[in-house]
Amino acid sequence: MSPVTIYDTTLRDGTQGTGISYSTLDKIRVAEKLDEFGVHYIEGGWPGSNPKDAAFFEEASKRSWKTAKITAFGMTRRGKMKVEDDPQVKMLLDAKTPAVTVVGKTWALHVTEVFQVSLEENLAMISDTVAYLKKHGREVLYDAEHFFDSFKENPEYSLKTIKAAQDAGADLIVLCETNGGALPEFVEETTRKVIAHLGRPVGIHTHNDGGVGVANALAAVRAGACQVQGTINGYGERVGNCNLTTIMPNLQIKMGIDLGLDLTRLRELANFVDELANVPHDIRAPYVGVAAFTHKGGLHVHAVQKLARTYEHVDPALVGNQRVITISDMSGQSNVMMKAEGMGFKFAKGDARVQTILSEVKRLESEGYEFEAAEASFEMLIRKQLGQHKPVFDLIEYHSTHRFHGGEHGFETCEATIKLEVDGSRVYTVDEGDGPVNALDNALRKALLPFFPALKDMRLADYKVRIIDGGTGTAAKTRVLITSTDGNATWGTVGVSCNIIDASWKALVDGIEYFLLKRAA
Ligand SMILES: CC(=O)SCCNC(=O)CCNC(=O)[C@H](O)C(C)(C)COP(=O)(O)OP(=O)(O)OC[C@H]1O[C@@H](n2cnc3c(N)ncnc32)[C@H](O)[C@@H]1OP(=O)(O)O
Ligand SMILES: CC(=O)C(=O)O
Repeated sequence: MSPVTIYDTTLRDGTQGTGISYSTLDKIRVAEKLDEFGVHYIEGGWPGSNPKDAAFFEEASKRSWKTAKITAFGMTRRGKMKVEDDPQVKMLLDAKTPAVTVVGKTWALHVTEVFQVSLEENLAMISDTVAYLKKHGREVLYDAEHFFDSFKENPEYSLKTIKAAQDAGADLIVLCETNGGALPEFVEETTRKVIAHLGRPVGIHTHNDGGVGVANALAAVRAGACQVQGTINGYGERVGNCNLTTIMPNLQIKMGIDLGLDLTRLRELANFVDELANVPHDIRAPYVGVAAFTHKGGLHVHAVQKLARTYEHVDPALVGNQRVITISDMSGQSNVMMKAEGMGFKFAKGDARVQTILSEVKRLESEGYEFEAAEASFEMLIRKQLGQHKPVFDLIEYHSTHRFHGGEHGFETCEATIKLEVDGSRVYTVDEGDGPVNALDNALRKALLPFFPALKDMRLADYKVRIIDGGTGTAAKTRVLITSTDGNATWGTVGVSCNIIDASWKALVDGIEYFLLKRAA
C-alpha cells in the first residue's frame, strides 16, 4: 500500500458543488474510471441523502472493483437517539460497502448552537456510531468536521472528539478543514501536534476557500498525514475541495511519494469527469488544463524550443498533457517556426519568410484577429504568404437577408444568395437558414457540393462571436471563431470585420478551404 492513500470524494463532496450533478449511471462510470486510474478509496455518496446515491450503492455492490474501496458517507447518530434506531446509520450499513466514513462535530460552537446537545452527548454520538459500525465489520474513517477552526478555539475539546472516535475503534481519523480558511503553516503545525497526541497518522480533508486547499493538504502530508481526501478538478461545496488533479502529481512527481498511479492518464481522467458533469474544462487547471503547457511569449518559445524545462516545471507527457505553442502578437520568429513545423513547414533559422509571416500575424492581430484557437486560419495564412494558396472558388457576390414578418404570429426568415465561379463554371445558389450566417453557410455548401462532394462530411461544431473594440458601438469590430469538424478532426478558423456576416464569411471560407486541402493531401 502506498504511504499516502488517495480518497476521492468527487461523487459526494464534489456533487455538493454548484452546477455539479451526476445521474446514477454517471456515478458508476466515474467510479469505474477512478478505479481504473487507481485511487484507493471512492466515496460514492451519502446513501441516506437521496435515492440516486442509494441506487449507486446498490449497483456498486454488484460489481467488483480493481483497486478502490467503495465508501459510503454519513453522519454520527442524532442526539438523544439510540444508534441502532437511527435510520441514517442503518442506511450506511445497507450500502454494503467495505468502508464507511462518518462525519462528526468537533467544534463546540456547532454542538451547543446548532445540535443543541451537551458536549458530552456529542462525544457519545461519535463513540456510539463508530463502535456500532465497527461491530458490523466495516472499516471506519472518522471525518472530524471543522477540526482546525475548533482546534484554534478549544484544542482540548477538539482532541477529545477524535480520541472518542479512536477509542471506539476508528481505523483512521481525518482532520477536516471544512471552512477552507486556514493557512498552510497552521495546518502543518496542528497536524503534527495531533499525530503526536494520537500516536498515529491521520488523514486530511481540505477546502479551497482561501485558495490554498492543495497547499494545506500538502502541509498536512509534510506533517505526516497518510491520506488525502479531495475531488477531481476540485469540485465541491462553495469554491471547492482540495483538487486531486493537482495534488496527485505534486505528491508523486514533486514529493516522490509513490501513490501507485499512472499519471499519464491524469488529463484523460480530468476531462472525463468534466464531460459527464457537463462542465467546460478549466484551461488554466495546473497539470491538466490546455494552457498548462501552452507557450505564448516569444522569449518563452525561443527558449522552450532549445530546452523545454526552461519554461516547463514538468514534462507534460508525465500527466498526459502536451506542449502547445500559440501564435499571437506576442510571438517572435520562434513561435512561428515551431508552430509551422507542427504543420509540416520547415524553415531554417533566419529564413526571411518567417519574418514575413510574423509581420502578417502581428498586422492581423492588431486588427482584432486571434490565432490561438484558429490554427487552420494560421495554416492558411502561412500558405498565402508562401504563395501556396489556391482558392477553391472565385467569389462574384453574396447577399444575405433577414426578414421579420409582423402580425399576431410574427416570424422571421433568413435567406442567402451566392454567385461564384469554380474552375470556370459559374454557379448561382440560394438557400435559407436559422439565421443569416446559417443561410450563407447553406448556400455556400449548395454551390460547392457538386464540385467537392467530400463537403457533405464537414459541419460546423461551434460558432462564437466576440465584439472587440467595443467603444465604437454598432460600428465595433466583430471577431467570429468557428470550429468545424468532419467527425474525426476539429479545426478552428477566425474572421474579423465591422460586419458580422463578413467576419463569419471569412471564417467559413477558411474552414472549407482547410478541409478540402486536408482531404486532398
Ligand atoms: C461538511 C460536509 O460537507 S458534511 C456533508 C454535507 N452534505 C449534505 O448535507 C448533503 C446531504 N444531506 C442531506 O441529504 C440531508 O441534509 C440529510 C438527509 C442528511 C438530513 O436531512 P434532514 O433530516 O432533513 O435534516 P437537515 O438537513 O435539515 O438538518 C441536518 C440535521 O442533521 C443533524 N446533524 C448535522 N450533522 C450531524 C452529525 N455530524 N451527526 C449527527 N447529526 C447531525 C442536524 O443537527 C440536523 O438535525 P435536527 O434537524 O434534528 O437539528
Ligand atoms: C466532511 C467534510 O466534507 C468536511 O468537513 O468538509
